[in-house]
Amino acid sequence: MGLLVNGQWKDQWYDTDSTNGKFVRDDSRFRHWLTPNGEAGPDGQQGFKAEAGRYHLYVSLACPWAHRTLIARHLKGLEKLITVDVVHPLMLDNGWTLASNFTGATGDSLYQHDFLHQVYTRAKSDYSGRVTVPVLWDKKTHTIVSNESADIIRMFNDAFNEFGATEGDYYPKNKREEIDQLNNWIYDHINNGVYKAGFATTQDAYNEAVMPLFAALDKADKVLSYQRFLTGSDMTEADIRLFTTLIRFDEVYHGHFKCNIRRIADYTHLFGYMKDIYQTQNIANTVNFNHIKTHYYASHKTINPTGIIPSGPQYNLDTPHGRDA
Ligand SMILES: N[C@@H](CCC(=O)N[C@@H](CS)C(=O)NCC(=O)O)C(=O)O
Repeated sequence: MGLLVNGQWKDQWYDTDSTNGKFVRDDSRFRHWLTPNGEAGPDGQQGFKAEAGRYHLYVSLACPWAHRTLIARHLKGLEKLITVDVVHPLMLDNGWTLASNFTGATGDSLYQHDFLHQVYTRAKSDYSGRVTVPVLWDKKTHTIVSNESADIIRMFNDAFNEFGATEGDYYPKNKREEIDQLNNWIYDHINNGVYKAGFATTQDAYNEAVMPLFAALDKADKVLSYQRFLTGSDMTEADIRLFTTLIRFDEVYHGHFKCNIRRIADYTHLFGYMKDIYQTQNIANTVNFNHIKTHYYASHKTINPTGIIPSGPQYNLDTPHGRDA
């Protein structure tokens, strides 16, 4: 675990000393937009033009943020248009590595780099900041378009519609306000909430994160007791974003991140909802529990010094979810 400082790799764990033991996530630094014709994106700057085969994703199958982009790529049928490399699940002294000696890890098919930080310095030689996945890469200009999953899934939603992307709008105009509100709330309390609990280094910081996390899960369970998805009968990006945390919850957050007041399996509606999404259009194929468990339990040595990976839980996520009723 480390970061780049003026293009130089520095091995260091998250600094929680200056924040009273609280984990504070850095903002993503590359926030450009991929648009149908290269017109400006929401940031107001010149966009990158959507083209078949031009863009590439670097992902970790363990990472909930990167997982969102794989689901969006899959649901929109962009597999033929956007290539993917998968990092090794262990993130140790050199950060994410592009080694292929683990099932499902691919190495770097573009530049044969050993480490993801080399991809960042290829884009910006004096880059300072964290080296995170996902990365949306432009093979034509050899640079990073974006390293922010929330933006990437939105680009995938509509940038490639003229290139034969699968129909489906996960950010429909009439629901944008509602989705934005849900996203903010889910990000703060749930997606990032598990990290705030898990990476806390004081009891107070942990308590401050874990209570709102479970209050938010309770609330989501209630909402899902009367409708199939968060905004009604159709899946939107808010559901994709919640799903990638839920699917990791009982496997890693419950034990490793000490989020153990309840399991997702204890929630009637959330558990069925999670299975519903898992079973939708082969989303199950984007879920890799081996990468997920190996990454968290064996990379975070400050939390789990032995690196032992627990064997449970052993759920069958293919059983009927009953949500269509
Ligand atoms: N805001 C980013 C967060 C991405 C992120 O934090 N990814 C984690 C993996 S789950 C990472 O690469 N962490 C490495 C680090 O923080 O050094 C996004 O949603 O894309």
